[in-house]
Formats: sequence, structure tokens, C-alpha cells
Amino acid sequence: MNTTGDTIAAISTPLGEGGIGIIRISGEDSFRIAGEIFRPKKNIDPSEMKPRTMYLGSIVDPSSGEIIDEVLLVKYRAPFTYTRENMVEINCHGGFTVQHRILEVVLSRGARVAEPGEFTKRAFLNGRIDLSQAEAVIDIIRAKTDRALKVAVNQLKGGLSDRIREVRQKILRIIAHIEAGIDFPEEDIPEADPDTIRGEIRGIRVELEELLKKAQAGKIMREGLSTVILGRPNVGKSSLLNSLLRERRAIVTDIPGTTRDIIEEYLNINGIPVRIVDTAGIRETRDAVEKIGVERALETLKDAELVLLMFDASEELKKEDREIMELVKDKFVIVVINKSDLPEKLNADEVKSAFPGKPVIRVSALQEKGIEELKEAIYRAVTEEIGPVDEGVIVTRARHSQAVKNAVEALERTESALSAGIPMEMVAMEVREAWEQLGEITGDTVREDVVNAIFENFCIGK
Ligand SMILES: Nc1nc2c(c(=O)[nH]1)N(C=O)[C@@H](CNc1ccc(C(=O)N[C@@H](CCC(=O)O)C(=O)O)cc1)CN2
Ligand SMILES: Nc1nc2c(ncn2[C@@H]2O[C@H](COP(=O)(O)OP(=O)(O)OP(=O)(O)O)[C@@H](O)[C@H]2O)c(=O)[nH]1
Ligand SMILES: [Mg+2]
Repeated sequence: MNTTGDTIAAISTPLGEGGIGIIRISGEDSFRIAGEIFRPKKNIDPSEMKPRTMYLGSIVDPSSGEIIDEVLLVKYRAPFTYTRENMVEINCHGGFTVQHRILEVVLSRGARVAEPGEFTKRAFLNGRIDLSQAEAVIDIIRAKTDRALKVAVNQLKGGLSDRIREVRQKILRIIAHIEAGIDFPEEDIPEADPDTIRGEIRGIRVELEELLKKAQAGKIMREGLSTVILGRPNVGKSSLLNSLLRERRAIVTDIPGTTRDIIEEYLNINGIPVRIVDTAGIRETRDAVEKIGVERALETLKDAELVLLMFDASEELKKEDREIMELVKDKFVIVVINKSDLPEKLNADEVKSAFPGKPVIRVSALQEKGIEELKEAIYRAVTEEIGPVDEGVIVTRARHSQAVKNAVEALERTESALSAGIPMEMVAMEVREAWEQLGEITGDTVREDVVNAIFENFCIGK
């Protein structure tokens, strides 16, 4: 089933040194190309090789006869393959040069380089998986924690797709019901009762709203909770990053204005991925480089979901501290009082009263004290804010939650139209809109440019 044309090839393993490298080929010419470049060790004609069986042999450059590597090669016969096309996988030694040489000879026999995600895109276009399952493939690869992985695997298995299909099926039955009354008025089909339909629509809307409630948790599971460490210079932000990571990631000195670039790392807190960013200490400065650092810190703050607002316990509140407190007024804040190993001079009460109800955690980044308490506080903040993070069917992508939101709005319009006694033709249009919106998630009703944009973000060889 080669519905997509040409034969594609790519190195599917990460570039660099590794035990094994895999070159993948998919499309009509895969078997021919394999036959031209593979010389099995056993005396067997490559065309006689059984599918899904590994054969030991050599990859030979047919133009020179040169042996490039000793490999294991597998053929997969359509349609029972990853892409639903004929495929070949070459397992070679995992080196940069050897993988590139093999890819080159594959290309020289008529394949072209696969675009990022093109294998998975073909799996989608050829109907093996739907769009949300294809998206789950890249989510598996990028999963930062075990729980994030679980969510993605569940989506790959069709958890989200099944839920969306069920809802679409229900919507379709309502459309059919309404349209039967419109199309065959003479046939005595009982007119759809607006109140009954409104009840059904409401049930569906509530179900979708439940799904939306978990969308923020889903986003965090997929992308990580974006967290920024903020504070004036020298309070110990980089020291905190280092002790959270248990490595000397960021430069720490006693010179205020040490950090200039933003430094970004992932942390696993009880299975929740936390993307933590260390920033330049915020202050007025004439130093051109530091100034850019401060601008970047403020930029990061805009997108942050959580702010670890840091103070130095050993010093009284300064003007700069107060200015930063103003900046984060509308943010979700955890107050972190660092250097708690030193005698406390900080006006902690003033800080506390500026952030009523917000957690206040005392730590010593230097002595690695209070770090576990801080992690606890982050975990609690997340679960209080977004509810328990479960691993069931959840919406993890903005693309999906937007589609669900649009569907909910279309259903709301349907409900008001029904209450207002608007003609059934108009009602049917709104219901159909909800059905189409949900189809974007599974890819049943999605535009080609949206599909392309999704796969462009995949990695090479996937
Ligand atoms: N070497 C290798 N390892 C890999 C992959 C691969 O393509 N090659 N995968 C991919 O990236 C993942 C495995 N996923 C796969 C999913 C479906 C099919 C497949 O052939 N599906 C057919 C046949 C099903 C069957 O045998 O029952 C189908 O669904 O029709 C293959 C791999 C992870 N490991
Ligand atoms: N006593 C004590 N000193 C600390 C603690 N945490 C950091 N320091 C010291 O405070 C100084 C500044 O630490 P950094 O982590 O570089 O501070 P920063 O907030 O990243 O500073 P900038 O990058 O300049 O904004 C260093 O000399 C650290 O060793 C702590 O918990 N206790
Ligand atoms: Mg720093």
C-alpha cells in the first residue's frame, strides 16, 4: 500500500557513537534497494529473505564493490509494517561515519532523505494510526518522567482517540436524528424533540468539560511545569538550581551579577516534570551584558507558571527585593528564604504579608538544607492548582484542548439555539461544527497544513 509515492530513508538512531545504529527505508523500492546493497553471509538471494527475520551480511557500495560495514538487515512486508509500506531496517555499527556512508549508498540507489517525522506521517496517512496517536509517538520520545511516559503510551494505544470517537459517534447520532426530520418531513418521522436533544447535547458538553479540566495537568505532564527562580543578585539562585539538580550546573560566585544567560534544566518531582530556569539577578545595571541577562529574566517570568521568589535571609529587604515582589504579584509564587544557615536579618513578616497564603520555605542552598521541603511545596502547589495529576485519558496538547474548547462552545450555541426555538437546520449546523472540531484531534477533519506542522516538529528518522 504505497499511497505516498517515493521511497524514503533516514538514520533513525541518534547521531554520534553508540552500540548500534539503525537506517530505515520505507516505500516501494525498499526491497530492490536492499537487494542491490546487501550481501548476505549465507548464500541466499536477498529476494528470498523472509520478512521480519534478521540476516547477517555486509553493506556493499555497488559502484565500487567496497564493503562499508557488517550489518543485520530486516525486511518488513506491507501492510504489516510501521508505515504500512514495504520497509527495510539496517542495523549497523553505531558510528557517525558508518551510518552516513550506508545512508549515502541507500540514497544513491534512488531513495530520498526522509523529512522529520515522515515515517510516522506515512503511518498516519496510510491509516495505521490516527493523528493523536502519531503525536503520542513524539511525546513518548520526549517524556521527561515515568508518569509523563505513561500518559503518552496510553495515548499511543488509542486512549484519547477512543474517548473522542465515542463522543463523535454520539454527536453523529444526534445529527442523524435531527436531519431525518428535516429531510423526510413527509415520511412521518417523529420530529426531533428539542428538549430531548438539548438534554443529550448537555450531557456531551459536560463530558467534554471534564476532559478540559485536566488539560492543564496534561500540558504540565507533556511540557513540564515552567518554573523560574527569581531574585536580586547574589541571593543564591544558581546555588539553589545546583542543589536541586545535585550537580554543579550553574556558575556560583560571591560577585553579584554572575549569571547572565538563562539556564534551563528538568527536574523530576514525584513524576511531575519541572522545567526550572535560573536567571540573572534582577537589578538596574549599566553593564551591557548583565542588562541583557536581566531582560531575559523578565522575559522568562512572563511565561512562567511558578515563581520561586528568592530572598537572602542574612540581609534586610532591599529596594530591589521590593521591586521584584511587585513584578510577581499576579504569579503563582513560592517564597524561598535562602542562606538560612546565617543569622536572620530579613524582614520575613513583610514578605509573608505580601504573599498571603503562599508557601514560605527556608533553605540553605549552600548546605543543601530544606531542599526536600521545597520540592514538597512545589509538588503541593502543582496538585492544588491543577488537581491530582492522574495518568488516565488526558488532553496534553494545546491543539487538542483548543479543539475540545471549540466543540464545547459549538454545543453551548446549540443549547441556546434549541431553547430559543431556532429552526432545526441551524441547530444541526452547530452540532456538526462540534463534530468537526473533535475530528481535528483524531485527524479525521484536519487541514493538511496542520498535519504538516505537527510532523515538522518530530525528529529525523521517526
Ligand atoms: N527496530 C525498530 N524498533 C522500534 C520501532 C521500529 O520501527 N523499528 N518502532 C517504531 O518506531 C517502535 C515499535 N513500534 C512499532 C509499531 C508498529 C509496527 C508494525 O509493524 N505494525 C504493524 C504490524 C503489527 C503486528 O505485527 O501485529 C501494524 O500495525 O499493522 C512496528 C513497530 C519502537 N521500536
Ligand atoms: N551562607 C550561605 N551562602 C550561600 C547560600 N547560597 C548561596 N550562597 C552564596 O551566595 C553567593 C551567591 O550565590 P549565587 O548562587 O551565585 O547567587 P545568584 O543569586 O545566582 O547570583 P546572581 O547570578 O549574581 O544573580 C555565593 O558566594 C554562594 O556561595 C547559602 O545557603 N548560605
Ligand atoms: Mg546566578
